[in-house]
Amino acid sequence: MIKLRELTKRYGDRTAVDGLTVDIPPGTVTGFLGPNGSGKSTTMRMVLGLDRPDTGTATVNGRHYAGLACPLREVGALLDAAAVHPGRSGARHLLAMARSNGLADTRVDEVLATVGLSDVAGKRVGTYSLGMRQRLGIAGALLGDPPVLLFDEPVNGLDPDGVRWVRQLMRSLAGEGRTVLVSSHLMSEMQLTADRLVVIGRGRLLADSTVAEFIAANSAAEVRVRLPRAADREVLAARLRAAGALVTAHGDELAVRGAGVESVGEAAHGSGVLLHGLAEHSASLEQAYLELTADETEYAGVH
Ligand SMILES: Nc1ncnc2c1ncn2[C@@H]1O[C@H](COP(=O)(O)OP(=O)(O)OP(=O)(O)O)[C@@H](O)[C@H]1O
Repeated sequence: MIKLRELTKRYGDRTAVDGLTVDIPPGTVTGFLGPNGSGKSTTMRMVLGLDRPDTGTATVNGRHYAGLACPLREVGALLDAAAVHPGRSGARHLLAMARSNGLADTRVDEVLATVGLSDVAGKRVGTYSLGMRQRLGIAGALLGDPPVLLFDEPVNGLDPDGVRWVRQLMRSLAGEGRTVLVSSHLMSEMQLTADRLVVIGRGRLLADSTVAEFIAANSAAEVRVRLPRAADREVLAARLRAAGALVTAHGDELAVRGAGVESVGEAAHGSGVLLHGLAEHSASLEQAYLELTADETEYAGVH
């Protein structure tokens, strides 16, 4: 369990994390989302004792990072996969980590096998691809077999096979009862990987819920109706608008908000129009996320 209480961090006059209070429970994958610069990495760094909060607390299993007797056994993290000496082999890098944390040397071969790097363990990290470095970073996080794991953008640079592998790893780590907090900008991937979401914007908590609750709360449900005849589309759209619905046209389809599938079907029947399709359309996590964070981005694009 990770507990944040009124966690706040300022850099000069910029507040990177602003009174964040949230629990990250065990046995689940929690997706940590937010626009660029919203404070995700700073939050993770404070959990790991790499940054000191100005006010508030971050604890891992009830204790501050600095108070953990053997930190790698309590919490593992992948923050920056590039932060490895390029002249060392993957195996030596992990061995140094294991020895300085009082962990058995045998863990090195175990985690190398887990992440699929056994064959290249003796090669210099400087020769590794981005994806191999990500795997090595994940191996480092797993080294102490910790109950709490933090991953900052773990699928960065991975090919689709690697992305799927990370997804399965996260799910199985949570399935073993561990606390898994993972940040990502890949919404479709988060929708597949995470059980819960913590969303922040400008350092503040915007949402803390299950993925399904988040989508339901942050996107309007839509009904899509397909009508092959343009005249029919106009008739139905006018009737639905008169009843207060919001209707937009996309090719031969109408997208209807503010009316359920039953009432759209009844309106179509009442208007005598020909339908080729009528369905409820649930929003994706990406749509819901974009709606929630529209006002929170530091560097919004011009549309
Ligand atoms: N060491 C630092 N010194 C000054 N400002 C910093 C420092 N670290 C972070 N910041 C600022 O704090 C804010 C939060 O940054 P942070 O890296 O935590 O965001 P993030 O959500 O992880 O972003 P991204 O998705 O781009 O990785 C940003 O405005 C950033 O510029």
